[in-house]
This record gives sequence, structure tokens and C-alpha cells, in this order.
Amino acid sequence: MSRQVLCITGPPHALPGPLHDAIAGFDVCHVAGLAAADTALQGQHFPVGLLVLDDWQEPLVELDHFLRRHSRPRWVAVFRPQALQEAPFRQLVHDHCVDFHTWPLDPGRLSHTLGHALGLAALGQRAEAADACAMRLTGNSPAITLLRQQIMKVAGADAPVLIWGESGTGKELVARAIHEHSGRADGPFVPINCGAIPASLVQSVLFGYEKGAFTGAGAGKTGLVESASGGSIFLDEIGDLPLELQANLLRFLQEKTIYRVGGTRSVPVDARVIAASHVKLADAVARGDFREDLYYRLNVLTLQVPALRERREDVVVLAEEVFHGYATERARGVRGFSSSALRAMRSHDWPGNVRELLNRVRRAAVMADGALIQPHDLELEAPGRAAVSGEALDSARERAERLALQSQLDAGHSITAVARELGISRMTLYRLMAKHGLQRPVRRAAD
Ligand SMILES: Nc1ncnc2c1ncn2[C@@H]1O[C@H](COP(=O)(O)OP(=O)(O)OP(=O)(O)O)[C@@H](O)[C@H]1O
Repeated sequence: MSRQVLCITGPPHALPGPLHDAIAGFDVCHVAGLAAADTALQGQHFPVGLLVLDDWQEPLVELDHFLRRHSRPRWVAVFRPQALQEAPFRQLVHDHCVDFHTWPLDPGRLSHTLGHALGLAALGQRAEAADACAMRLTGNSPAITLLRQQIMKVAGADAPVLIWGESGTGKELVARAIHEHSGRADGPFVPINCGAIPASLVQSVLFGYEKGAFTGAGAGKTGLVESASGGSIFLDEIGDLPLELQANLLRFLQEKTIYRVGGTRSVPVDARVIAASHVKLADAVARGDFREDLYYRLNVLTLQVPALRERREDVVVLAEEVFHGYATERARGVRGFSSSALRAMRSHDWPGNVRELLNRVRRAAVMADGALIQPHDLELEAPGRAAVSGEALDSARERAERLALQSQLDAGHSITAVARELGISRMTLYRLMAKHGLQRPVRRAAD
């Protein structure tokens, strides 16, 4: 388990002796001030944070905002006993910290508290990972239900898995779910995008290198494959792996051993390989870009992740989930989707799959002006617009009338405001709503 602790103090100075003793057994990163702490937390996740609040120079409200931004680490505070006389200070400690210590410090007790906080963080991570897998593969369509069943089946085996699917369909999510439901769930899950590593570095990144293997090799380094020992390694875009490295991967799959760059002895590694590709590997084999023997070795258990357009019934539930998931960043007053936005989403083809949906909905939730998200907020065409040509004039007029009414009503304004906007009387508006079977808008509190 990681024993990393981020220790934040006021002005930079050496840590007092008792504090130094308390943190001696942990992997501590010490920073002074909130700006430095922000930077540290952006670059890395720390399961536990230690706040040393003596000589603290930043306003309490800044600290409160900081802790709200970084609510994932378990925070432990250290301060002078007098600080507890201030109600806002007590509130801050109560709201954000799992424990606190006052001076004079008992190093043994603080060390115990930090260990306890690390334990809590590890429990939380397990729960988060399990929830993420259980919940995040969203959808009730037959295609996604079948995929969930297949995930459970392949999770129980230990053979390599090959996942197919267009970009953005959720291949990495599927790989994580396989890992989390496998007997290796307690081990690491190491994702690697084979296409993102420069060709000259792939060998050493994947398999590591020995001390002095090349200029600048320093002390030597463990590769990603080795770091997945006891767990699973996810090789995304496996088709981008250079041919010469495919031979090394094949040897690893066959013999469960690797050679580090510059090394002569084989290192046993127990990691399950889960690979993914958005291109048909069989075509790459035919072109001579992918080794046939590796293809057959990987192609034991295969899963196909469906494109979003093949499971349109999941679009709305995914969109709702994204909308509610970004509750904190969406524009004030935006309550949900208009019916025309829902129809536009259902008829869109989603070439970028779930990733495209995430981006469109997230953007619309932030940028929407009205109470309900409209097709244009999602940068989608309003439904029906494309089908006007060749339509009888009467039905085109009817449809245009309905659309105009619907989009005004969806914007959440009052009947009076909608009638004014459309240039008709309230009586005419009621008549047209009845004719088109449209409902009175749900009024916002401010109307
Ligand atoms: N069924 C789903 N339910 C919820 N979220 C999903 C689902 N499928 C995909 N996502 C989300 O869509 C995004 C893209 O998924 P992911 O990165 O797994 O796709 P991918 O197929 O691996 O893409 P690429 O081939 O481009 O690497 C992620 O944020 C993921 O959480």
C-alpha cells in the first residue's frame, strides 16, 4: 500500500523535531503554502495530507476553499491548542479532517493517526474503484447487458483478453471492470496507450532497463509490465506496438518472463494482459504490420464493445448521468434536457461514441442559457430539420408550428412570456398547445 503523505506547512522551515519523528516511517512530500500544495496535488494523488497550521499565514477561508477543492486525501491537522477557541477554526477541522493533534506532539500517536488515515484512504479507494466499475458501465440496452455478462465470464479466467470497439466506446472501462472482477483485483491495474509512447522509448518503458544499459540509464528502472505483477496490464491500441516489440510481448505471453533492456537474466512477471484495438487486427496481420502468432495468442477471449449508435436506447440514461454527475459546474437554473434535445441526441449517430456524448453534455450543461438544454446547446441539429425537403406544405407548417411552440415552452418561461415571444395571444397559445398535445411549462421559482 502507498504510504505517501503530503505535508503542508506555513512558511518554509525545517520541520520541528517531534513532527519529524512522527512522519519518519512515511513517504513524505513537504511543501510550504497552499499554492505549492495545489501544484503537488495536481501532479500526483496523495492518499493522506498533514496540515501543520502553526505560523499559518493564509486566511482561513483560503484554506477552506483549498480543502474543498482537494477533498480526496484524508487530512490530519496539527496546531496549537489555543486555535480551538476560534469557532470558524473548529468548524474547518470538523468539516475536512479525519483527526487532529495539538502541541506538544506525541510523535508515536501522530504516526499511528497517519497510518490509520492511510488505511481509511485505501479502503475508500477500493470502494471507489468497485463503484466506478459497477456504476460507470452505464446502460440497459441488450448490447450493454450482454457485454456486462461477458465481462463477468472473462474476469473469472486468466487468459489474455482482446477488446474491440471504436474509439470512445469504453474499452478502458471494460478492461478495468474485468480486472476489478478478477482474482487480481487486489493487484495493480496498469493502463498503457501503446500509440502514445515514442517508438524509441517503448522497449524501456514496457520492459524497464538495467543500470548502465545506455547513457543516462542511471540506477536502472522497472518497466510497466513488471509493475503490473500480481495484477493486469492494459495495452490500449495494441496495433500501434512496433513489430520488434511484438516479439518481446509474445515471449512474455508464452513464458511469463521479461528481459529488461541491457539485462541478460529473465525476470518472472505474473501479469494478465488485456489488450484493446479500434482497428481490425486481422487486417493489420494481412498487411504484415502485426505478427500473426501474437494475434492468435491474444485472440483467445474477445469482447466487442458496441458503438453508441448501436445502442441508442442508452443515450438518454448516459446523458442524464453525465448531467447529474457535473452538478457542481453546470450553469445555475439549468434543470435538464428539453424534449427536442432528447430527440436530437437519440437521432444523432455519435461517431465519437460515449466520449463525444460526455463532451457535448458537459459543455451544454455549462453553457445553456435557458432552464432546459436545447439541441443547439449540444451543437446538434434540431430534430426534423433535415427532413423538410419534399414534405407537403401543410405538414411542414404543422411541424414548424410545433417546433416553435416546443422550444419556447422548453425554455421554461411563463405562458405570458411564451405568448409574447411567439406574437400570439395567451388564448391562441393554449389552443395550439392543446392541438399539439403540449404541456404547460414547469415554472421556475423566479418566474
Ligand atoms: N457504458 C459507459 N458508461 C459510462 N461511461 C462510459 C461508458 N462507456 C464509456 N464511458 C466513458 O467514455 C469515456 C471514453 O471511454 P474509454 O476511454 O474507456 O474509451 P476507449 O474505447 O478506451 O477509447 P479509445 O479507443 O479512444 O482509447 C470515458 O470517460 C468513459 O468513462
